[in-house]
Amino acid sequence: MDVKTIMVVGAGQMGSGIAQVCAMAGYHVFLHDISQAQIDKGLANIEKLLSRQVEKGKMTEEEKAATLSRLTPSTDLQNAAQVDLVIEAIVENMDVKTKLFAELDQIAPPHAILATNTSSLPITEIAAATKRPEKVIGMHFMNPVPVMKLVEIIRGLATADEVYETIEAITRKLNKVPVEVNDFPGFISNRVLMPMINEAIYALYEGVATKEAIDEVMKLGMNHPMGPLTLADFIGLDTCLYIMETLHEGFGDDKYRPCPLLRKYVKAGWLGRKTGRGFYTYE
Ligand SMILES: CC(=O)CC(=O)SCCNC(=O)CCNC(=O)[C@H](O)C(C)(C)COP(=O)(O)OP(=O)(O)OC[C@H]1O[C@@H](n2cnc3c(N)ncnc32)[C@H](O)[C@@H]1OP(=O)(O)O
Ligand SMILES: NC(=O)C1=CN([C@@H]2O[C@H](COP(=O)(O)OP(=O)(O)OC[C@H]3O[C@@H](n4cnc5c(N)ncnc54)[C@H](OP(=O)(O)O)[C@@H]3O)[C@@H](O)[C@H]2O)C=CC1
Repeated sequence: MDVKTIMVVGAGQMGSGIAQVCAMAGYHVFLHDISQAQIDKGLANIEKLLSRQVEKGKMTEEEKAATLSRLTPSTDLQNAAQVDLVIEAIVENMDVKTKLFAELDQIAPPHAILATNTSSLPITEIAAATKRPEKVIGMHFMNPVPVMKLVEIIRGLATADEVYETIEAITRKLNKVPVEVNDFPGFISNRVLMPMINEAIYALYEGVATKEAIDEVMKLGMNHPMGPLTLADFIGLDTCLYIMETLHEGFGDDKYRPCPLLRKYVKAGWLGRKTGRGFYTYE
C-alpha cells in the first residue's frame, strides 16, 4: 500500500520523535495532541534536534526547512480523514487507547492503517475496539526515536499480511530495522528490559546500594549506555509502572510485581526527566 500522509497522535517524547523521523523520510505528517502546548513543545524539540544536525553537517538548511514544512500541527482529530496511516503514541492506558482507536476508526479512511506505539499492551485488544482489526498493528519505536534503530512490529490476531508488509517497508524507509515479535504482554523489549529496571528499583528500595552505585555497576560492569535508574527516568516512571502492571496482570505472575517505590514516585508526580524529577533531578 502506498502511504504518503501520516498522523502521529500524542506529541510527547515518543510522538514528537516519530513525527520527526517520518517527516525526515519524506512523509507528510500531522502531529496531533489534545494539548496545543504539548504540540508547541514537540515541534520546538524537533526544530532543535534538526538544527543540531545542520550544525554537525549531517543535514543542510534546505533539508531542515523541507522537513519542517512537512509537519502540520493538529488539535482536530478530524484531520485523520486525510491520512493513510495513524501512529498512536498517547499515554500507556488501555481505556484511553481503545477510546481513541474507536474514534479514529470512525474518522480515518477505510484504507488507512492504525498503528500503535504501545510498549506493552495487547495489540489484539486495541484492534478489537475498531471495525478494522486487520488494519491494526503494533509499531513499537525505541526512545530516543531519532537515534535508536529498532522498531518492534507486532501483529494482532487479525492483522493482514499486507498491513504487516507495509509497516515493515515504512520502517526501512525510516532507516530503522524491523523485528517481528508476537503479541504477548511487553513483547520482547519490555518483557526483558522492564523487570531489570524494576529489580534495580527494588535494590534501591531495600538499601542494597545508592542510586549512583546501582547505575555505575550496570554502566561499567555491563557496558549499558545508561544505568537502569537513569534509564527509568529517561523512559518516564509512569510508563515504567504501566508496563510492569501490564506484565503483572497479563501473566498473573508475582515476579512482575511493580516495586512500591516506583508506585510512590509516580503518585508524587515524580515521573523522571519529563517532570524534572524522578530518581534524579533535572534542570
Ligand atoms: C520503554 C520502551 O517501550 C522501549 C524503550 O524505548 S526502552 C529505552 C531504549 N533506549 C535506551 O536504552 C537508550 C539508552 N541510552 C543510550 O543509548 C544513549 O545514552 C543515548 C543514545 C540516549 C545518548 O547517547 P550518548 O552517546 O550518551 O550521548 P550523545 O553523544 O550526546 O548522543 C549521541 C547521539 O544521540 C543524539 N541524542 C542524544 N539524546 C537524544 C535525544 N533525547 N533525542 C534525540 N537525539 C538524541 C545526539 O544528538 C547524538 O547524535 P549524533 O550522533 O548525530 O551527534
Ligand atoms: N517513553 C518511552 O521510552 C517509550 C514509550 N512508549 C510508548 O509511547 C506512548 C507515549 O509515551 P511517551 O511519549 O513517553 O509519553 P508522554 O507522556 O511523553 O506523551 C504522551 C502524550 O500524549 C498526549 N495524550 C494523552 N492522551 C491523549 C489523547 N487522548 N489524544 C491525544 N493526545 C493524548 C499527552 O498529553 P497530556 O500530557 O496533555 O496528557 C502527551 O502529550 C506510550 O504508549 C508508551 O508506552 C514506547 C516506547 C518507548
